[in-house]
Amino acid sequence: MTTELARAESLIATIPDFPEAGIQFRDITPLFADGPALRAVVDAVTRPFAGSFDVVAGVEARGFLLAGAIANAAGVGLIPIRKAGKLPRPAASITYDLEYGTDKLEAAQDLPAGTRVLLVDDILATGGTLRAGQQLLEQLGYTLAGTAVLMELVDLDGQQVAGPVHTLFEV
Ligand SMILES: O=P(O)(O)OC[C@H]1O[C@H](OP(=O)(O)OP(=O)(O)O)[C@H](O)[C@@H]1O
Ligand SMILES: Nc1ncnc2[nH]cnc12
Repeated sequence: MTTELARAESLIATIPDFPEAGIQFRDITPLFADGPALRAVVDAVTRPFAGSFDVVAGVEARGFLLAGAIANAAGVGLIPIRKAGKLPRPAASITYDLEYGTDKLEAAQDLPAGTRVLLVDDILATGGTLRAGQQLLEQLGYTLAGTAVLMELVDLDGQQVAGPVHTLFEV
């Protein structure tokens, strides 16, 4: 790992008992606030998929931050995968389990079937969110170019649910 990536990793804070007792919350906001760290992680998340995707999809809300930065750096567009009830024209939806609770994701159909999509999010925990995102993209007829995150919580074994997921940092 480069020095810049190691520094970026060191900026992720661990907050005990948020949003509920027993959860060690990994807070990426200090990393996103740091320009060189953000650039380093955007480059490293994208590198294995260079040239193999037409568009980036990000999962609301934290996934939007990474997806927007990657899309801009790669010069491609962005598909927002949103929590239920936010999109005026949802074309696909799916309910899924989280490390804490359940949620529902939706996406619009703004691109043709067969479009190659790189799916990104900040954290891989149980894998439920990214699996749901993959299934949503499949419902829309898109081709999954790959799935990538900043950080994987390895004890939760999300790779079994949503793998293979390219991850920069493991904890
Ligand atoms: O692998 P999983 O167990 O599914 O968990 C990972 C998901 O949990 C968090 O999102 P959250 O739903 O808390 O929403 P947020 O991005 O709006 O904070 C995180 O940003 C991932 O999307
Ligand atoms: N422990 C955790 N920290 C931050 N985001 C998460 N999403 C799911 N689990 C999480």
